[in-house]
Amino acid sequence: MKYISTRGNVAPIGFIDMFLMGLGEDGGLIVPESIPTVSGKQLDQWAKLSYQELMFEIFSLYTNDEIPADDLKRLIQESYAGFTSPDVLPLTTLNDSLHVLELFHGPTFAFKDVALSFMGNLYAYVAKKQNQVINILGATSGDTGASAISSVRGKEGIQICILHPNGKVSRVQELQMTTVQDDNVLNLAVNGNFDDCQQVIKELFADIPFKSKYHLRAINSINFVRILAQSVYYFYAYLKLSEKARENGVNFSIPTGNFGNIFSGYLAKKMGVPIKQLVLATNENNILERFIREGVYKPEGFRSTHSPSMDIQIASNFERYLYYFVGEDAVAVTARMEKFKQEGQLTFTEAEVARIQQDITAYSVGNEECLNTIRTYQERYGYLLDPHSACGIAAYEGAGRKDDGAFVSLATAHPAKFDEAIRLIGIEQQFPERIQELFDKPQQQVIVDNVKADIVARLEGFYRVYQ
Ligand SMILES: N[C@@H](CCOP(=O)(O)O)C(=O)O
Repeated sequence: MKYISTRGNVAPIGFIDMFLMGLGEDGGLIVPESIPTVSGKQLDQWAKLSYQELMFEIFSLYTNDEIPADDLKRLIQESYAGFTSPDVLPLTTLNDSLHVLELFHGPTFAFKDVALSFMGNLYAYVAKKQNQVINILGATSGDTGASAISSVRGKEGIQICILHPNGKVSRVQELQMTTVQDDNVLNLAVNGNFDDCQQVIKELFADIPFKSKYHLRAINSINFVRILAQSVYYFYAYLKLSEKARENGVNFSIPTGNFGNIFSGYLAKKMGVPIKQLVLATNENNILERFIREGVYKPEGFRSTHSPSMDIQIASNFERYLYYFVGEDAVAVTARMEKFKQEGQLTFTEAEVARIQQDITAYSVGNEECLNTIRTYQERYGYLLDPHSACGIAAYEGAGRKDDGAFVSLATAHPAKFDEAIRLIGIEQQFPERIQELFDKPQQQVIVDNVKADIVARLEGFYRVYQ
């Protein structure tokens, strides 16, 4: 298995090189040269596997034996040892057709832990094996940053800098990042929004002399390993459902901001998981919904919502989807992405929109609808949703429910991370101890303006460099 770029100008590389490259050096996103498929028979055989065993099988299709099997198994075991549920990701059934896959039982109470707990260990493994210094650079709207920091804090040979939008993440998200005192962690709180943070890091990853000098590594979903690790839970959820539940097909409702969570589902489907519908749930920052419903991919005014992790306009993995949409034609992707850069928007024909809608259904959730969904599900099922997971459920209610198949709605975070929203509907929740204790810890962060040169100066003062 080799990996190439959606823009066609990266010579095929192996698994570890792909992991280390993160963003393609030609500015594209890395994808496998061809996606391996899994037969129905193979899937059936995987039904009895634990989450960790399943992940091992799926990763083995991609790693080219570059990581010896015993090492890969150990890395996976260690990555989920800190999850509080014995199932790693429990599947809760709410009614005959609706199941909630809880992805938030990891160290920072968000779905990002599923991939990043593993990626942190993988970076430490590569750092040791190849005697490399790893300088991680990431942008976050709240959850990725906390999870990435947690996965590498204090680890030998690794430095991590995370940019987050100052004042635009929840209080708990901010504390999870900024109360970490390890020397290998730098938090930059940027006076701007998430798109500003992501823009800066993408420019730095595309600046090859800078990237090489500092050996910059990615933890965001631009890194294909993130996508692959997230695709595992689609297999897992599908296999956990009973045959009866699966008889009319299985659909997923997926809160997504950077298009990574849903693209992982798209990958799982391409690999052979029999998924009927992928329903994309977004908030008032609805560029992805407009793309899918109207065929217009165009950022519009940024809005702060109750689900800040999805307050995103430009979605990284849009380009990966585009690549498959245009038939894996890197020239066509490059032309469209160039057009987007020049004109600030892309438009798709009616026939193309019809094709997109065969892949993905979209639904955007307003602030009021989000709160109403939390309230209704608390009253109806005694189940407290966080605002992002509520968007997923609202999309199931609004766009998916008509389907006669089963629905798996992804619960992407614990409600305690977003108490600001939960309080608005008059619910007082008890925080898990690991969250409660954050409020007594001192914070450490550097506030910077959204000026690339200032951010670069901070990075240069922080990262270790190769001699
Ligand atoms: N929602 C994310 C934004 C970054 O997305 P990623 O999937 O590319 O890491 C966050 O919480 O930071």
